[in-house]
Amino acid sequence: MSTNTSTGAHSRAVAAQAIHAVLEQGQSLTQALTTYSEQLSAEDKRLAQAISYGVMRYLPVLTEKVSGKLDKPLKGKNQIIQSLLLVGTYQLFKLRTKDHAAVSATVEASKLLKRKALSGLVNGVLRQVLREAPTRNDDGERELPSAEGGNHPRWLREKIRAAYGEKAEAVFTANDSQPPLWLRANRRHTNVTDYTALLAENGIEAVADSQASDAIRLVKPVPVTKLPHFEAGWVSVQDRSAQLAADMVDAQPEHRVLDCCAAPGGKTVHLLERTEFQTPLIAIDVDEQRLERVSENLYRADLSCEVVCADVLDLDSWWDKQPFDRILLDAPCSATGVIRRHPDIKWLRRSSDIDQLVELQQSMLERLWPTLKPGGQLIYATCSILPEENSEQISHFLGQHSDANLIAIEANRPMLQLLPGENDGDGFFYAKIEKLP
Ligand SMILES: C[S@@+](CC[C@H](N)C(=O)[O-])C[C@H]1O[C@@H](n2cnc3c(N)ncnc32)[C@H](O)[C@@H]1O
Repeated sequence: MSTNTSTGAHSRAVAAQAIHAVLEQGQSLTQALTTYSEQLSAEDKRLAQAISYGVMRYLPVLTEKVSGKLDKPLKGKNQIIQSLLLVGTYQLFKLRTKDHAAVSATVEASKLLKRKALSGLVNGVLRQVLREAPTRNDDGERELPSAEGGNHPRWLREKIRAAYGEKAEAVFTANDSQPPLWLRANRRHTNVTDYTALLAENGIEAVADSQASDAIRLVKPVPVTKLPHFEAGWVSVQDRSAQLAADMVDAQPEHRVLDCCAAPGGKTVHLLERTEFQTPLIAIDVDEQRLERVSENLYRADLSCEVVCADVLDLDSWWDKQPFDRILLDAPCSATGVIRRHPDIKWLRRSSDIDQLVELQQSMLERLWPTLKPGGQLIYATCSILPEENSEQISHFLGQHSDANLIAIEANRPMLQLLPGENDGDGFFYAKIEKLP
């Protein structure tokens, strides 16, 4: 879409298209934004992204506000206007754009979406939203009340409440908030202390994490192009909770290491940055397209390993019968720990997906166990916060394998379940299982 007439209308039209693709076609928001924002300027892209992520965070309350003002639901080709109204309503609450400019950019967007006949409706609904809206606070935003039942689908809300009781509210709040930007310092070029100082010299305020040994949090996010030596691989973007994987694996140069379910390669590259392996690390994933990202990430960091496209369950297709000292199984999961980064997950996942994921994770654990050397360690990780994928999965596995021994991660936490927002990180789970000789 051309940006020649840009008044922000193009960003709003793209945001509406992306939201429509998530809600009506089940696409991920990242994928939809990539498709629709190809021709936007970098600035318009950022705006489309900020708006569409915001709409995904607050979908129920925005839907309540919009639907109450329509005589009848918008159907068929006009459904895209429902998404545009969500965009318009979100910006009136959460963006600092002047109200009249925001309304007129959204009306303009309805024309770009070839729904000129509905531009009057868009104008009317947004003006009504505005009349009922509270005044802006000191930050220039308007308070968005919680929808009845909050901003999560019911099944997920109930699962989180059942698992975490009174801590559940903090999880919901963290999921609704914008996450910080975390960097991982590449030990081959720098370290946390030196790079934090380098950032300060460049006017970027940052703090080191107390636990994840290579993690740096930016006090305010900046585009990666502003980060010193980013292109040369001095740092990568990766949440601090995900960075703990390399600490858990604790690989030594002589170890034969399997990074299982490796794409897009964040943890693969981290493992390679820290250790020069005598035998190449093997990174496996079933998704060929996602594996291209592994290769890109390796290239930027100027590192290499054996990248294999295979279904991990099909051992005969990839395993040469040489056992591993370390296996990192970063299993496919509900991703319920990273909702603050991918709020579309809330609307894409179904309750029924969870049972299927639990089954797949269990099969992966079972298939991989014989490939681990006696005395070796398997690190099971997910970015889920649901016990059935995590502690219950591991307890079940331990119950089935007398040669499996859980190594406690911390004195009082045999398995590590991090909740979103804990230490400013994503929700993540780790368990370390040793194979008894
Ligand atoms: C949580 S992501 C991995 C993230 C990655 N470890 C990182 O740090 O960048 C899970 C991955 O599992 C892969 N996957 C799912 N089923 C698989 C299978 N049967 N065999 C191999 N990989 C699989 C997916 O393609 C996806 O890339």
